[in-house]
Amino acid sequence: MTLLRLDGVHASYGEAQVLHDISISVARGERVAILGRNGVGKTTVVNACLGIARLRKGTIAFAGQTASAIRHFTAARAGIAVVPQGRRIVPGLTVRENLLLGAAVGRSGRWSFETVCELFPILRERADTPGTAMSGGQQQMLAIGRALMANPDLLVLDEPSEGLAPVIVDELGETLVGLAAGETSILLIEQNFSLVHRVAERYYVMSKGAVVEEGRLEGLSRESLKKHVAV
Ligand SMILES: Nc1ncnc2c1ncn2[C@@H]1O[C@H](COP(=O)(O)OP(=O)(O)OP(=O)(O)O)[C@@H](O)[C@H]1O
Repeated sequence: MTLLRLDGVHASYGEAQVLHDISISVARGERVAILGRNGVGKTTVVNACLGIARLRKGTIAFAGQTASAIRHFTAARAGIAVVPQGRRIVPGLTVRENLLLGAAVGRSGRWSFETVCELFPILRERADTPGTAMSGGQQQMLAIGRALMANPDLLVLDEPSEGLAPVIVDELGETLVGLAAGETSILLIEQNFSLVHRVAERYYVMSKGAVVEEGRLEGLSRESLKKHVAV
């Protein structure tokens, strides 16, 4: 069953149109990647879903609701949680407090402080230290844990591998595959081919605000991507 569907989406910031006729879907429990170089509009796909970029044409539907009903402040309540680029750990708050922010939306499900700490034990060990005092990899776990605390149906990750050592990226890949096995759909925005390869079942490649290639991961080679993505 389709969870998220964008059909013929044109989206803009003010007068500047960024997305041109984008059609993308994510099924329940599916792991989908959006690839493409810097500035091609990957984050804007998410921003269009959240009502941050303006939908000029086309439709966006999530779990049977049209996008006009989903706005930034209600997306988490509708079941979309975003792990933003750069992680955005809130300075001055402890690890525990950062996690609890994610739960503020009030959706129930399998994720709580306890279950998130079972997934990422370091978050329990560091629960009372400032979130921003942790390493990059640990902050990424915190950002993912915070998003899970909202018990989302769709977890969107915007360049989660940025700044992480390859071994940490491999661990992250395993975690994300495990989450989808638990029925959380994954939309992974990435330039790191090896993470995409490990996690995604289907992919879309974007260039200049449009989808220029799509398919199943088995059909995606490093060579075919070189012209669109940093590998
Ligand atoms: N809030 C905004 N207001 C105006 N223009 C924006 C805004 N956010 C992004 N843009 C512009 O939209 C275009 C697409 O940006 P977007 O962030 O979606 O790309 P991206 O593929 O996610 O790249 P990156 O990996 O660098 O984040 C860029 O030209 C960018 O400058």
